[in-house]
Amino acid sequence: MADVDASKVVVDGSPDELPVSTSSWNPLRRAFRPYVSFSPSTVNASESSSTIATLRVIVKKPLVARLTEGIVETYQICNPTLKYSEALNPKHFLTNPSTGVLNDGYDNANSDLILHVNFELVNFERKRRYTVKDILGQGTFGQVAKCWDLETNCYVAVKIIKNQPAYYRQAVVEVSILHMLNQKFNPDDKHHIVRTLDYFVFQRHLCISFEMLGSNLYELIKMNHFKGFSLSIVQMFSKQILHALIVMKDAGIIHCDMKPENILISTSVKPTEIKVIDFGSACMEGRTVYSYIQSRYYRSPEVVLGYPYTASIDMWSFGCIVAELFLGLPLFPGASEYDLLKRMVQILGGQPPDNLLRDSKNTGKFFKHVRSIYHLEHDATSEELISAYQVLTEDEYEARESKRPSIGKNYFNHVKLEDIIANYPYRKNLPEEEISKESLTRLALVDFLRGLVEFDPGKRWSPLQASGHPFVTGEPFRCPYQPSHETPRIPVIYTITVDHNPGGGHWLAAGLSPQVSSVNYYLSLSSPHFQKVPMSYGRNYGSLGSHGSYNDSTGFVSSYGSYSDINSMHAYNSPVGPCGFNMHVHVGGQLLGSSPDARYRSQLSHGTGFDVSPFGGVGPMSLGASPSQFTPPSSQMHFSSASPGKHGPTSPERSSSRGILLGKAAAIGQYNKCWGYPTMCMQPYGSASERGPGFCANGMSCIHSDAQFQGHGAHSVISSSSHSNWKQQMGVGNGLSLNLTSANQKSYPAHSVDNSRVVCAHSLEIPCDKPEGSSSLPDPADWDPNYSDESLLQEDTAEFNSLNSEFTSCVCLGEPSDASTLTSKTGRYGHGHNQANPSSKFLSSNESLLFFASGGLAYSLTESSPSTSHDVKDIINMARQCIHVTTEQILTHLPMLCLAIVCHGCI
Ligand SMILES: Nc1ncnc2c1ncn2[C@@H]1O[C@H](COP(=O)(O)OP(=O)(O)OP(=O)(O)O)[C@@H](O)[C@H]1O
Repeated sequence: MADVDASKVVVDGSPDELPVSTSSWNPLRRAFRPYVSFSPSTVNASESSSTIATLRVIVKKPLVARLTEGIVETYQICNPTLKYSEALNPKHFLTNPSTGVLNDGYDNANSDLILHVNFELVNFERKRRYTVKDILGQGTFGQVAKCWDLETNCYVAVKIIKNQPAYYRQAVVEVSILHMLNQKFNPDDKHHIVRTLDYFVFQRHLCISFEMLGSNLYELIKMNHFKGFSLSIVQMFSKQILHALIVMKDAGIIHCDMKPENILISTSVKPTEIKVIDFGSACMEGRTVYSYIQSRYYRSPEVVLGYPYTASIDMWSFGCIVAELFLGLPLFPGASEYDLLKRMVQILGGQPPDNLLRDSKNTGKFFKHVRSIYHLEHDATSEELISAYQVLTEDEYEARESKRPSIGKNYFNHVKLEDIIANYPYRKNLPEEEISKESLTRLALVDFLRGLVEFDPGKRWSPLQASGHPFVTGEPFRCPYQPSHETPRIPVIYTITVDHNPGGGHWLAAGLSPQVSSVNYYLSLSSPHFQKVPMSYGRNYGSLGSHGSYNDSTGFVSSYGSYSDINSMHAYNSPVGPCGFNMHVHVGGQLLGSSPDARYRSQLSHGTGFDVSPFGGVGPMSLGASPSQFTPPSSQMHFSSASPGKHGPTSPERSSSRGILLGKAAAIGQYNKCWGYPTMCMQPYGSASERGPGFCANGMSCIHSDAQFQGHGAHSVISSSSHSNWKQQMGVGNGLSLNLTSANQKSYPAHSVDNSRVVCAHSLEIPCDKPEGSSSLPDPADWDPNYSDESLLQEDTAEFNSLNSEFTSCVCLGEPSDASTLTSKTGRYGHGHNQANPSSKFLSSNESLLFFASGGLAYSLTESSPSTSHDVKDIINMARQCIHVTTEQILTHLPMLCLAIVCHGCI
């Protein structure tokens, strides 16, 4: 903001009164005037009042602005022949490094588009130009640039995604999720979620334009010298974040990266508003894939422990954010996951419940057994269940993991949450009565936090429950808050599926034009990574016909079909546009045929092209294929193992062959998400015409349908929608009958830690002189907000490989589904791969799968555009681009590529 120099006033006089210089230099009359001094004491009253009436304030601009504004005009006055052109200026690079090494020199070595001031980003489809002015942030997925939108004459923030398939795909998911949130759930922009304005591909980079926002909450805390905000501000921000969380929960979206850095102040509105940004890690509830998510300080215990997670992980992060807003420091600044867990246990008292620990993948990394996990013991005095688990000591951890865990500093002078909050210093000079008032609000805050940073995700409050807390509503806090019971419901009411399938899918489905609903544009040729495929490929997904939408050969206008079954209406936006990405919005009911997590799908479906893809655009298609094959939503909570064929993936029989993993998988598919792979599941039950040519038409899936089901199940291991349900179902698959749901199981008090909730009687101590956290003010360099970045796109390898091997097995045309054969086949590609050694001859199974898939894609491209006369070399190159393999690897896997081509040719 320009500062006002109130001391510098001039008397507004008529120019005529000003002396005219008689020298050769003739200054501008209004710019230069003689100084007229005046002093109130030296002028009489009437003079003074008339003078004051003509006083005006000079707004002093920054010096640089004053010296340079209009300098071109000034120079041109000096030298009328001067022809200034901005284009001739040396480039002021904004991207670092700025050496172009990739993408014909457009990208640097990190696959970031090299930006400089006044660089133009262009949406050619909509003829919209954005002039880059500055860099706002650099993140995992690319850069965010401050741009001038030449159409609206406003600044916007454009996120320019790295030119790499994995990032690209994930960004597509981000666009689709934001689109859904904006359009369906937040059309009036009242729920504190950032708005997308445009998206397009420029120089092989997906660009997403957002409304321009201001500083993030971390920056605000930092500006405040890591001192917390007043409780009224914390309350205001909490309320707004909860708004966003309620909407996300309703939409079935898990943000997966809630942290102060991802909450920005909106500069355009008064009073101050905040908005949640960065849906780059978000996923659909019930279709979680990644196990390594959330930034460390805000990571929930179930994610650390590797337990199936739900939207309640965002509530944990939210609790951490609220505490940090008040304290100015992160509540759990764990330097490692071990440190993080230790801090949680110490600060909160207690530990995750045994049922969670029993079924988490990483429990053994952090906990040891101290008694039998199957013989539950009660504490003699408290009647509470005694936990069978105990956190490892640092030495024990080191012994197990062969490395000492990193342990961070302690910033608080107290250990327990109640004490940390109560003893946080009060603002100086606060009157006594204000202190006692605030102490009550602090009690409310502790109670609020207790409901959020609750170890048991089943007991953790939902956003709606939390929003009724007196801390948020401002009602007087009298006793621990008991939220009203929330009816368990289908987690995904509105659902999108994101199909990245060039063969059958299409770009951003009908209406996926952010906030330009009337302009139904699509991104033709907009996917640099997934090439355009003619509409005719849609026929591969025969059931689409049922929606009556894919028949539209012109395709560029949104057609809207609907499908209804007994209990629900599945509105279905048919995809339009020719390439790779569908968004299907299912309103009012669960998407039974939904495909798995989009990110997972995206890993595998690209270019599969031969319709055995368990992912490729099949979820919604399955709905159209044969409605009768779907469990009506009313049966959502139950698995009918009695109809294994109909409910294929849920069959315990199928799953048992895979052991516990699949047992869980089968069971937790309570919402039948596995039906997202209907090519296999449904094949035996629909006629060829019903299924359409894309459905098992090649027969290969029939041979290995069991394996397919298992593969789906394996995937679903991590798509549990609620751990309690998952628990319940687990017995189905593994033969254990562990009837321990979070609802009926108490949490266990940790050894020697008090797990009691705060009660009103809790007395607040008067602040100590030494502020909490002042013992050693944290160095922001200690912060590691981007902890999850490096691994954000890592899949849960166990599930991925399991699915992968199943998938690979399914493309073994005509071969028996003998497990050993399959193992040896997939095993071959599973060994020897070393990412650090690109010259490695072998591909990992993931890569070989992609390689295989890309072969199919390449072939379909060749077929679809014969005029471009691709030869085998092109195909190999295309396949190669898909996974960046070396020539040696290609040669090693050439037979596989050929097989892919043959497979595709068979369809
Ligand atoms: N709409 C916006 N307005 C202003 N600044 C923004 C906006 N969106 C993002 N930014 C800035 O860009 C940074 C990176 O954005 P974003 O978090 O979406 O990208 P990312 O690659 O996912 O980052 P990260 O790796 O930190 O998760 C943000 O921290 C913020 O400073």
